[in-house]
Amino acid sequence: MTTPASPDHAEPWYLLGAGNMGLLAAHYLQRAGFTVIALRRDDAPTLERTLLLPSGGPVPLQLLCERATPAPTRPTPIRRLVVACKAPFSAAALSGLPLAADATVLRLQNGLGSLDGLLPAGARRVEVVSASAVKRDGDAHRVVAENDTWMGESAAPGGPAAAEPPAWFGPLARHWPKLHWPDDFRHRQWRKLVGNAVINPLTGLHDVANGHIFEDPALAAEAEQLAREADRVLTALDPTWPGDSLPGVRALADATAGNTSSMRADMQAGAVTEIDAINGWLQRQADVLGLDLPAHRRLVAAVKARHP
Ligand SMILES: NC(=O)C1=CN([C@@H]2O[C@H](COP(=O)(O)OP(=O)(O)OC[C@H]3O[C@@H](n4cnc5c(N)ncnc54)[C@H](OP(=O)(O)O)[C@@H]3O)[C@@H](O)[C@H]2O)C=CC1
Ligand SMILES: CC(C)(CO)C(=O)C(=O)O
Repeated sequence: MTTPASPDHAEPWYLLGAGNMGLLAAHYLQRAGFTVIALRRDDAPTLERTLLLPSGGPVPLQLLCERATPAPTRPTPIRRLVVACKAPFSAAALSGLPLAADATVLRLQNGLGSLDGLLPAGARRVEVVSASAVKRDGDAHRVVAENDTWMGESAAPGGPAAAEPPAWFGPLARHWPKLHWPDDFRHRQWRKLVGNAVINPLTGLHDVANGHIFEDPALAAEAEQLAREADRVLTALDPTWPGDSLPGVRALADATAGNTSSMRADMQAGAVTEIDAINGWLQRQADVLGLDLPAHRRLVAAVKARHP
């Protein structure tokens, strides 16, 4: 069932990255009555895909498409954009794209900072953290788990509380299961970041499933050091950070024990990884603070040595 159009629905959402997560977001946006237009690198007029939801049968998904053309050839600037390509492709994907000075951009990507310096100064950037999991299954995209998703705008540490949700959030949340706009968004985002910063590179480098980390004493010790270093940076950024990430990382590894992490999958495929947006973000914060993160530094170098 879709929601009838309202004035707020007149503005379409453009989608940059019509892959696993982008298509799931497109599906929820369409169900909420929004028009979604995929920005593609070819001239196909429409994109037809199938989503396999955990509950219910296959859902056919049809999106209008436009070529991601640079500013001079596009009549009107884009005012609403979902960015759901892998983090390292953000700059290439956004290059030359005409965004309105006050565009709203949903960043649906793991890690942090991948859109820094790429958006107009007046853009409203909404960060999306999702515990859902979607993977390619032949020609379809299988939603393995429809879990919580949090949206928010991270206020600077010590700064004002995060803003109220935009007008489109309410209608969307009625159609996007377990979608939240929490007050403590930044901490939620950081918890996911630390989980990814520990689990992803270790599982990628050792080519093991998530659950293996805490079954192997050497990997468990490395995980502990990585979590401790991450906590040191995050506490320096925000003294209200609880600073005890290891139990949460362990719970995430247990809850996803059989999973192949996204970084392991990328490394198996010989693809570029998201390490720069995950551990690299922590390292960049540490550099500014004058802290050293030897365990993260070693892992970033090791991942890049395998897949530069
Ligand atoms: N999958 C999941 O379960 C989850 C993923 N995430 C995060 O979501 C983000 C997306 O991941 P996921 O959906 O799995 O990735 P996918 O690889 O499935 O999708 C990424 C899409 O981006 C497209 N793309 C790449 N470059 C461009 C470009 N220049 N212009 C337009 N489109 C482009 C790719 O197109 P093409 O195929 O043509 O190359 C692809 O369709 C990542 O940051 C990931 O970490 C977060 C939570 C869960
Ligand atoms: C939570 C986790 C670690 C699940 O595999 C993930 O987000 C990823 O693989 O990128």
